[in-house]
Amino acid sequence: MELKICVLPGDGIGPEVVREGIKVLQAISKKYGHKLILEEALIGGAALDKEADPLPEDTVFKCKDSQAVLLGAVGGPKWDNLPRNLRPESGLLGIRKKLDLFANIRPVKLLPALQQASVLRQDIVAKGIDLVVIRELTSGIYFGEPKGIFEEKGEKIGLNTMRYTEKEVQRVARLAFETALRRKKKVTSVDKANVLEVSQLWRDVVCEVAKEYPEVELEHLYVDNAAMQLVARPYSFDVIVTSNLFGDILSDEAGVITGSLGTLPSASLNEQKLGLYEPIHGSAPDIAGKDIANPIATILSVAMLLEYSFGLKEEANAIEQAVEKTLGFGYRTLDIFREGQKKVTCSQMGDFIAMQV
Ligand SMILES: NC(=O)c1ccc[n+]([C@@H]2O[C@H](COP(=O)([O-])OP(=O)(O)OC[C@H]3O[C@@H](n4cnc5c(N)ncnc54)[C@H](O)[C@@H]3O)[C@@H](O)[C@H]2O)c1
Ligand SMILES: CC(C)[C@H](C(=O)O)[C@@H](O)C(=O)O
Ligand SMILES: [Mg+2]
Repeated sequence: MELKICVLPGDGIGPEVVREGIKVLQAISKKYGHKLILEEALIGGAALDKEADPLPEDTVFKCKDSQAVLLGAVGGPKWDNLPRNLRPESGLLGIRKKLDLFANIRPVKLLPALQQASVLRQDIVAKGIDLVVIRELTSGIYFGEPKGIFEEKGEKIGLNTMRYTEKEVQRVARLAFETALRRKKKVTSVDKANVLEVSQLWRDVVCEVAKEYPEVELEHLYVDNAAMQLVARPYSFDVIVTSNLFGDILSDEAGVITGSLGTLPSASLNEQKLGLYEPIHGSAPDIAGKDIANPIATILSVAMLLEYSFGLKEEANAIEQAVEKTLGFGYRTLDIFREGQKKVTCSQMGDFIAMQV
C-alpha cells in the first residue's frame, strides 16, 4: 500500500522524537511491503524563523495533500514573548482548525512494563489503567469570540470566551459513545455544569445523544472531581469525553499515572477521517537537544496513524508489541528509568523498537 504522510517535526524535542517515529515507520513499511511517501513541512517556531509565519500556506497545502500528518511538538522560550497570534502554538491551533480536527483521541494505557513508573500507589495501579480521553479540539475556550486584551475604564482586561454549539457537542459525544461500544461500554462526560452555562448545554446534549446508546453507561463528573477521581480510581474509567481545555489538563494528568508524558500518543480526526497524529507532550525545552527525550509517545502515535488513517491494524499491533518488548528487555529513557534498568538515549530507544517490529 502507498502511504502518503506529511511530517511536521516542529520545535524542541519535536524533531528528535519524530526522527524515531519515522525510523519505526520505515521499519514497519519495509517489513509489510508498504511504499512510504514522506513530505516534510514547517510549523511552529521553526516556521516562524524561516517564514515569519507559524503556519505557512505551503504547510496547510502539504497536509491536505496527504493521507495523514505526523507532528512532533511546537513552542519554546525563544518565541514566548510574541503576541498570541504569532506564537508557535497558534500554528498548531491553526492546523487543527483548518483540517477541522474536532476529535482528539488520547488513549491512556498502562503498559505492563511501566507499572512501577506510575506515580500512583501500586495497589491502585494493579487494577489496570486502560481509558481513552476524547477531547473536543476545535472549539471551546481556545477559539471562542470575543477574545483579546482590551482597555476598560482605564484598566486592562483579558478576555476569552468558552463557547460550544449543540452540533459541536453532538459530534464529539457521538464519537465517544461509538468508541465506548467497542470498549467497556462506559462514557464519563466531564464538565463544570454546576457553574458554567456552556457546560449545562454540554451536559444536556450529551444526555440526548446517550439515548441513542442505551447499552452504554453514562456518568457525569465535574472537572475538579474528575481530576481527583482520575488518580483515585483510574481503573473505573473507559471513555472520558470533555471540552478542549478540560481535556488538555486531564490528559497531562493521565500522562503521569501511566508513567510519563513521554509515552502517551494521540490522534486528531475530522469527519473525513484525515488524521493528525502527535504525542500529547510539548517541545520540552528543558531536555531538547540532548537526545534524552522519550520517543515512545510519538512511536505509538505512528501506530495510531497506521490503524486510523490506513486501517493497518496488524502493523499497529506490531509497533505496540515492539514497544512492550523493548521495555520488557529493561531499556528506559531517563524519564522512566529506575535503578537496575538499562538507560538509553532517545535515538537508541528508536533503534531498539525499530529492530523489534
Ligand atoms: N502539542 C504540542 O505541540 C505541545 C503540547 C504541550 C506543550 N507545548 C509547548 O511546549 C512548550 C513547553 O511546554 P511545557 O514545558 O509546559 O510542556 P512539555 O510537555 O513540553 O513538558 C512538560 C514536562 O514533561 C517533560 N517531557 C515532555 N515530553 C517528554 C518526553 N517525550 N520525554 C521525556 N520528558 C518529557 C519535559 O521535560 C517537562 O519537564 C511550550 O511552548 C508549550 O506551549 C506544545
Ligand atoms: C500547545 C498547546 C496549544 C496544546 C493544547 O493546549 O492543545 C498542547 O498543550 C496539547 O495538549 O496539544
Ligand atoms: Mg496539552
